[in-house]
Amino acid sequence: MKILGLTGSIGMGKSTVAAMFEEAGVPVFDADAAVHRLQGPGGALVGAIEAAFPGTTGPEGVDRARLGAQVLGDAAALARLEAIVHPAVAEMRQRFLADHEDAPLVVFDIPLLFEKGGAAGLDAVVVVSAPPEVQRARVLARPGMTAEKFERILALQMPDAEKRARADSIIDTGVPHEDTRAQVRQLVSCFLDGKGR
Ligand SMILES: CC(C)(COP(=O)(O)OP(=O)(O)OC[C@H]1O[C@@H](n2cnc3c(N)ncnc32)[C@H](O)[C@@H]1O)[C@@H](O)C(=O)NCCC(=O)NCCS
Ligand SMILES: Nc1ncnc2c1ncn2[C@@H]1O[C@H](COP(=O)(O)OP(=O)(O)OP(=O)(O)O)[C@@H](O)[C@H]1O
Repeated sequence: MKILGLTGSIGMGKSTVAAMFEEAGVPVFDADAAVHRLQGPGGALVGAIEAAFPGTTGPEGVDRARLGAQVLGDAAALARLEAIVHPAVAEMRQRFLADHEDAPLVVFDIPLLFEKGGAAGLDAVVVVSAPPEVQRARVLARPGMTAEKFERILALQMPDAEKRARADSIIDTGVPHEDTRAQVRQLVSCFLDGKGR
């Protein structure tokens, strides 16, 4: 089995491209969705997060806005949260691999792959990318987003140029959907033919 890591900065089209891999028959592990489940109502991490960050959970599980306000500007607090979250995500990833042991190719969709050193064990890393003005327009069009919030999130992420430089493959999302889909299909057949790394 080959494992592709899929990553990219905010608004670059990672979720859209992940769906295109699924359409092409490639199982996708969505790290963000795994975190949401673990933190959601009845989620396995709610108790541990309440113990470490009192007042940040309730009947709906973790209140991410509250938890985010406590940890996103505080490196030590974020590290404590990651120590709770990351091992649980790793376990879900192992379960995903076991569930798809016969698949020739799978994708790990990992938003902070480079930032958090998630490249170990991957056969290749695919970065989704679009011109900065396209990224900005997409993100600012989202409800509740402001220019200030966008800048703050960008500052937490590795610059797109650096991600591109480290990528094994780049998928361009600054083009019509059909063109991006064709790039995904080509990458999949390349890896299935064994010509990919
Ligand atoms: C802090 C939390 C509660 C904030 O949730 P919320 O829904 O409000 O925001 P969201 O998840 O969209 O994150 C907003 C931005 O914060 C940054 N961010 C989030 N987690 C991290 C992190 N561990 N390190 C650095 N930046 C981070 C990202 O750049 C992201 O774009 C949530 O992100 C969380 O539980 N993070 C810890 C788990 C984690 O490491 N997840 C990321 C990889 S699996
Ligand atoms: N060729 C393309 N490929 C991918 N997305 C495109 C393309 N053209 C336009 N878009 C649009 O750009 C947006 C990208 O959003 P998407 O949620 O996929 O990004 P993301 O990188 O997962 O975002 P985030 O990291 O902020 O969650 C979507 O609205 C999508 O329709």
